[in-house]
Amino acid sequence: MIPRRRYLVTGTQGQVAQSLAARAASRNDIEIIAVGRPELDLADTGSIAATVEQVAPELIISAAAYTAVDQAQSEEALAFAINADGPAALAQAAARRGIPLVHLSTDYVFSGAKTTPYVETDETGPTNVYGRSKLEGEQRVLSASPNVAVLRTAWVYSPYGKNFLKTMLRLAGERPELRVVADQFGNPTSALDIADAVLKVADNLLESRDERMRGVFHMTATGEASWADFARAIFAASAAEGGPSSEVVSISSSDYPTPASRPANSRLDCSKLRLSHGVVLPDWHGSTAAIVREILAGRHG
Ligand SMILES: NC(=O)C1=CN([C@@H]2O[C@H](COP(=O)(O)OP(=O)(O)OC[C@H]3O[C@@H](n4cnc5c(N)ncnc54)[C@H](OP(=O)(O)O)[C@@H]3O)[C@@H](O)[C@H]2O)C=CC1
Ligand SMILES: Cc1cn([C@H]2C[C@H](O)[C@@H](COP(=O)(O)OP(=O)(O)O[C@H]3O[C@@H](C)C(=O)[C@@H](O)[C@H]3O)O2)c(=O)[nH]c1=O
Ligand SMILES: [Mg+2]
Repeated sequence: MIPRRRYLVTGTQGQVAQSLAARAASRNDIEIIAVGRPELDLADTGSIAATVEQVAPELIISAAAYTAVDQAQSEEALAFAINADGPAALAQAAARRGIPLVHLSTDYVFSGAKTTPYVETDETGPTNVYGRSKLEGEQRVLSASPNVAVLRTAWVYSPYGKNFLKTMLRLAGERPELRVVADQFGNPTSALDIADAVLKVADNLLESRDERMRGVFHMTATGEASWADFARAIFAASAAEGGPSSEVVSISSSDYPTPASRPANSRLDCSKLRLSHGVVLPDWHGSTAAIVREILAGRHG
C-alpha cells in the first residue's frame, strides 16, 4: 500500500476545511488532518508549533481565519492575532520542518478603486480591518518561509458554515422581497472548487521546487457578479428545484450601511494561477446551482 500524504488543515468547521475533508474522503492518496480550537488556536502561537510537531504533516493548508468582516471593525486586536500572528507562526513552523504552506487570503486586500480585475502586482489598499489583518498575514507568511503559496480567493459559499448563499435561501423563506447591493462586483467562489484547486496546488508544491509556483496567486471562480446578480442566480436555481425564492431589489451600498466598508470592485484576474500551476476554477453559475441543489436535498445542516 502506498503511504498517504498527510496534510494539516487549520480549523475543522470552516467552509474550506470541510470542503477539503469532503474531497479527500474520495481519495486514497491523501489524508487530511483538520485541527481547530482548542488544540490549535491561531491566537495562541504556542499551540500552533505544538500541533505542527505532533501531526508531522507533509504540507500545511492554512484555511482558518477570523472572517466576521463587520465584527472585525470592533475586534481589531483579535482579528490581527488570528489573521496575521497565527499564520506567521504557522509559516515559521512549516519552515522549520522544511514543508510547504498553502495560505488562503482574500480579495478584500484591495480598495476596489480599480475598474478592471486585479492582478497580483496591483497595489493593495484594504478598506476594512479584516482586509488589513489578512494583508498583514500574507506579508508575514511570505517573509517567514520561501516555500509558500498565498491563494487569494473571494465571496466563498458552500453547503457548510455561514455564507451569503445560505443567508439568501434562509431569508427567501421569510420575505417575498430582498434588497441586495448591486454596486459591488466580485467572483463568487465555491469552497468545493477551492478545495479541488488547493489540492492541485499542494501536489505541485510537493512535486516541484519551481519558484514560479511560490508567492501570491489569485484563485477565484471564472465569471463575475454583483451581490444582487449572485442572489438572483441563487433564487433561479432554488426555484428550479421547488425551493424558496425572493424578488431581488437592486440597491446601492449607501442604502445598506454596514460597520465595514467593502470594495466596489474586487474582481480578481486568475491568469497567473493558470500559467504557473495549470489550475482554472469552473464558472460560478454551475457551481452555485449545484450547491443550491445539494442544500435543498438536505444533505447538510
Ligand atoms: N468566507 C469567505 O467569503 C472568504 C474567505 N477567504 C479566506 O479563506 C479562508 C477560508 O475561509 P472559510 O472557510 O470561508 O472560513 P469560515 O469562516 O467558514 O471558517 C473559519 C474557520 O476558522 C476557524 N477559526 C477562527 N478563529 C480561530 C482561531 N483562533 N484558531 C483556530 N481556528 C480559528 C473557525 O473555527 P470555528 O469553527 O471553531 O469557529 C472556522 O473553522 C480564510 O482564510 C478566509 O480569510 C477569502 C475570501 C472569501
Ligand atoms: C444579507 C444581505 C447582505 N447584503 C450585502 C452586504 C454586503 O455588501 C454583501 C455581502 O454580505 P456578506 O456579509 O454576506 O459578505 P461579506 O462578509 O462581506 O463577504 C466577504 O467575506 C470575507 C470573509 C471575504 O473574504 C470576502 O471575499 C467576502 O466573501 O451583501 C445585502 O445587500 N442585502 C442583504 O440582505
Ligand atoms: Mg460575512
